[in-house]
Amino acid sequence: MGVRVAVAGASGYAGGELLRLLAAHPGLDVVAATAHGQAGVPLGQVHPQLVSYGDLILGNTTVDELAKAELVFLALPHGASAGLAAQLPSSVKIVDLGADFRLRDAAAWQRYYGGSHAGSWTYGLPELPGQRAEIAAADRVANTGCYAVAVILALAPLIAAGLIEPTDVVVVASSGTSGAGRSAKANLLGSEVMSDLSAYKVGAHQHVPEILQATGAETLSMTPVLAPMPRGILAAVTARPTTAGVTAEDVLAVLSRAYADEPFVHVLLAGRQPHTAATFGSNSAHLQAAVDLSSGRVILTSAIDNLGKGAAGQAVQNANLMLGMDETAGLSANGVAP
Ligand SMILES: NC(=O)C1=CN([C@@H]2O[C@H](COP(=O)(O)OP(=O)(O)OC[C@H]3O[C@@H](n4cnc5c(N)ncnc54)[C@H](OP(=O)(O)O)[C@@H]3O)[C@@H](O)[C@H]2O)C=CC1
Ligand SMILES: CC(=O)N[C@@H](CCC(=O)OP(=O)(O)O)C(=O)O
Repeated sequence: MGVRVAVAGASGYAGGELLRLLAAHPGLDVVAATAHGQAGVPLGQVHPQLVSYGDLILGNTTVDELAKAELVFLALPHGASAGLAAQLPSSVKIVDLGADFRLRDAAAWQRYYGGSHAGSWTYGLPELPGQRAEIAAADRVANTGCYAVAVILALAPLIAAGLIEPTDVVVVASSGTSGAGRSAKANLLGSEVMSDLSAYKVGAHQHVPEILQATGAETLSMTPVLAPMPRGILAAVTARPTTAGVTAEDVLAVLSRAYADEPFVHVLLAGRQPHTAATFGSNSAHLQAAVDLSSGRVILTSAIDNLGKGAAGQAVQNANLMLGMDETAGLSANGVAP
């Protein structure tokens, strides 16, 4: 018997991907999978791809059900985690995939999410300097936002190295439709989106304060784009270098040094661009850098699977650290293609 874990929000996209990863995890056993409106429904009806769970019925998201576990993954809508987390015994470790505990700045929380700020937990991005040890020592971890992880991995080492101006960062990033969650309105997931690209939450995306907090950037302009694909995020991050003459090789040297020992962050060879499709089903991030011939701006490109490194994969990586297990257990750096 491995460590007992529970997934709340198991009927959703992030919860389903968690169950898929946990089914193959050598040290974790799923003892509860819960839902809200779909409690009582067979898992196989909601996630027909998850055959290894047999005729498991989705439970109710209650404290009693979740407290059967030693570690609980909360994959719930924003605002639903805080109340539940407050009632779970302190002996139960928690990884929250939602945003309730990501931000330290209460005013920023209110500005971008509305409602009252529940507090902040250890931020769940092990690749940030010093963060791996903090996660390993924590009982409560706030998983990253999906766009946020793609942008932070590209940006943080360059700001730390003083290579780019923290006041002039611009992000244009595309996401697959699963990023919006399964309960998003039907036309978001239907034929309308399949022949379309459109920007949304323009100038007001909730991951901006999270990126500022994690990277030390002071301001950031972000334009998210909904892309006609089920999974994946491709972020293009541009920034002004602090000195003239910064080359792509300088930028790549900083990124390569930062991620030399990281199993899930891959700085691509020169000339290769990140592809979202290459990250599907993996816990990997693919990074590339260039310097714009015209403006001299640094251009970083970053691809992840929003349900992998952007959500469920990241959550399993954090849980592995919190439980003292091999950080890579149950996770693959390789994607599924085509
Ligand atoms: N999708 C993604 O790529 C990413 C998602 N996240 C975060 O993960 C969380 C889950 O996202 P996602 O899986 O996409 O969302 P979905 O809409 O696909 O799933 C939401 C889940 O929460 C349950 N639920 C809905 N309302 C309540 C409630 N009031 N109380 C308890 N459970 C409830 C639903 O149950 P039922 O179906 O039974 O109603 C369902 O299981 C969100 O916080 C999201 O921001 C983070 C990074 C990436
Ligand atoms: C396509 C799409 O709508 N994506 C969502 C990403 C949500 C997410 O995964 O991040 P959170 O955990 O912060 O909600 C959005 O842009 O709000």
